[in-house]
Amino acid sequence: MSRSHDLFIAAQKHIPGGVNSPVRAFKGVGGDPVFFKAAKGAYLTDEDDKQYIDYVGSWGPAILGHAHPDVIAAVQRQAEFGLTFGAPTVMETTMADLVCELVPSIEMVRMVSSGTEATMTAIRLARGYTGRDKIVKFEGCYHGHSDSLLVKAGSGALTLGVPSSPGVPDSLANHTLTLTHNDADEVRKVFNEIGDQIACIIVEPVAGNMNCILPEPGFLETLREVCDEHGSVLIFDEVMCGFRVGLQGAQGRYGVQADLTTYGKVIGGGMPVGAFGGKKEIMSHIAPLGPVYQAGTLSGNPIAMAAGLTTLHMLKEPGFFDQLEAKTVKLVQGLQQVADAHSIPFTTNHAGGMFGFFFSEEKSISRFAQVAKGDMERFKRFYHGMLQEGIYLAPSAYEAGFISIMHSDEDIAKTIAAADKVMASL
Ligand SMILES: Cc1ncc(COP(=O)(O)O)c(C=O)c1O
Ligand SMILES: N[C@H](C=O)CCC(=O)O
Repeated sequence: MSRSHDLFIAAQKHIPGGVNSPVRAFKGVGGDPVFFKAAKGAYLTDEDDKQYIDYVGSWGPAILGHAHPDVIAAVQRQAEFGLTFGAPTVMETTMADLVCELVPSIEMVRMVSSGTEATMTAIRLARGYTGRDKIVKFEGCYHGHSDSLLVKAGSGALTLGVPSSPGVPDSLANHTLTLTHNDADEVRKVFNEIGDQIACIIVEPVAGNMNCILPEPGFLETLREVCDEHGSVLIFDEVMCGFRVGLQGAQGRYGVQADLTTYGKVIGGGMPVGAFGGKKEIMSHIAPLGPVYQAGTLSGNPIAMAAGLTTLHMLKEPGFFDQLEAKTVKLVQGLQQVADAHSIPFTTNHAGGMFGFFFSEEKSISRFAQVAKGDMERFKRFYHGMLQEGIYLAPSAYEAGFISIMHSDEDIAKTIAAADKVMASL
């Protein structure tokens, strides 16, 4: 028996389900979650001292690998000056200036403490700005756990089979229209009928909470068009794909600009951070400039700003994203080759440092319904085989994978060799 097994039993006494976020409980793959005690570069070390090559990266933030020396030094330096002031700091302005410099659609930005806060506030802002209540989201996208957005959600909600959570009043959920992701015709139809009642569309422009799903050509462009035609706000939830699929995130990669953009994960460099920003005209409605209220005791926390700024500066280095994407391509191509060699129906998606793989007969996967039809039992067997071989993947077929700049050719080769061994027994 592993130490993780004992620790998981102990954790369940006073923590609901033994975890502080449901997807960590391994319900998507069965068995006990692994308890980790250290993370460095591309590796995790568990409580039994076993080392893993990590493709979760704390669900996205660890783009520089874990505990990058420059990030740790910045955090340590800042900690000496104080952990939190609850008052303005220069670093918050530096962060806002940098985000506005990097992402052309953003003229103003507000820092918060999580992705959930960022999307929740962006929705409130869109409603306050337009004076409309209805919002459009897409099945399988996950935007954090605020009430309006926990309707047909992805990620852990999907893994647990509760995409629409009890506790969300019908009166609120009724304002959330959930459409089929990547179906531009359905979006047009709904907007033709009730576009003048819709405050906003929120979308993961590269979706990572129903595995990794890329936008079909024309889908994001259609969202932009209908929002322009009907005076609705287009929100790109780039909490996961922002500063992950490219320096300008999905909007840089696909050439479609959002009105509001939300961030989290990478922008905090491993500390608890979120942000939302966009057009000055809309952002001016946020308190204290405008009447839409939002606040946070730890918003713009100095330690988090230090970690985030150091990370973003490193992403600006020429060639960073080319290098990162080359690693992703090497990994997914290698996995595809071994699956083909074992005659296992398999396909992959990727963008920048994000990837997904599917045990599926379908050659190309771009819809949630296709993901849901994948061979989940084979995924589970593969998952546990890889875990045994020291490869840590996301413990659910509805989550994307993440690579870091610290993953070496050797790490990727080891991962592919492990997949070869595991697939031989699938
Ligand atoms: C696209 C997206 N939006 C929002 C969130 C919520 O962020 P957080 O978990 O930091 O609240 C997440 C991740 O959880 C996410 O992947
Ligand atoms: N898919 C989620 C975020 O991106 C996973 C993180 C969590 O819910 O704990």
